[in-house]
Amino acid sequence: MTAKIISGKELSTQLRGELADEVRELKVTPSLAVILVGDDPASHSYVRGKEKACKAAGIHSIVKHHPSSLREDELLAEIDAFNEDSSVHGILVQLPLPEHISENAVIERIAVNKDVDGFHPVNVGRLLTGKKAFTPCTPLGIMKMLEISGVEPRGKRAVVVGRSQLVGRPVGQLLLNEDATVTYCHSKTKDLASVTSQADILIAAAGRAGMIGEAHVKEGAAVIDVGVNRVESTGKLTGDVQFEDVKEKAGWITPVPGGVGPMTITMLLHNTVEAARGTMFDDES
Ligand SMILES: Nc1nc2c(c(=O)[nH]1)N[C@@H](CN(C=O)c1ccc(C(=O)N[C@@H](CCC(=O)O)C(=O)O)cc1)CN2
Repeated sequence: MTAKIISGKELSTQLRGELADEVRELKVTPSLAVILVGDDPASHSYVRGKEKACKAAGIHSIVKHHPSSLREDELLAEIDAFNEDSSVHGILVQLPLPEHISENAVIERIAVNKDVDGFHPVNVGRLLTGKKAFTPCTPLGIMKMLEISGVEPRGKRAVVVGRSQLVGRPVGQLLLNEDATVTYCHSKTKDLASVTSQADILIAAAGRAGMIGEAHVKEGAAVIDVGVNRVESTGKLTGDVQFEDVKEKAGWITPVPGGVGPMTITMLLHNTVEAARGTMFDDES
């Protein structure tokens, strides 16, 4: 079997076009504040990508760039100001942050209704309890890719490799919310291949280049590669999945680059439009 390739790049072009149409229909111009601390080249590139995508969709973006010497209290004060500013609908602090700043303190400071990253504990808790919530962008993008490909999670066995707050845990929760039977694997999992090879849906989100080979994959499975690993010698980007081998066995597969990555930014636009609508928590119960 040769897998169908799920292109996040192509899907993003379509979805971003649809989002731009939605933005034109809104009474307000959605506005996103992005805070970037430090000089990590990858973070700079992602923030540039977010700015560009916002502009193309008709979303206003404000980017605040600070040196890595920024103090935590200064960052929290800036978040407070954006929380108070009613013209700003979404707030995002690019991760990772320098070590002297507590990511938890920063995430918890963002107003729940402006938390377009979906990292605030209230949004995490709402997701856990099956309520409407801002949902982290990469997991949301993964679910969209499965949906568009006709891969229905209900009753399927899903295995998530990786347990990060950004991707592994929330994507497992979303799959569970869609009635999949979910197993998490991580660095302490024994005989990884014996678990992953049972998966109808396999999410590789461990951040280890090429760790998922053909032996880890069930024939016909949907394999979603979240890995963004830079090969030092070539500077090229590679995923957690050995694409060329696995694509001969899987039913569906996402490439790196051009797979999950672009969907992360697309779902940020989606969440920002939701924030501008201001209706996320209307069904409060
Ligand atoms: N506050 C946040 N910080 C981080 C998040 C996040 O969702 N919110 N996710 C990642 C980084 N990220 C977005 O911020 C991101 C990662 C990758 C891509 C992407 O499009 N990748 C391309 C390749 C780009 C390249 O060549 O480097 C691809 O996979 O095709 C977009 C956004 C951590 N931080």
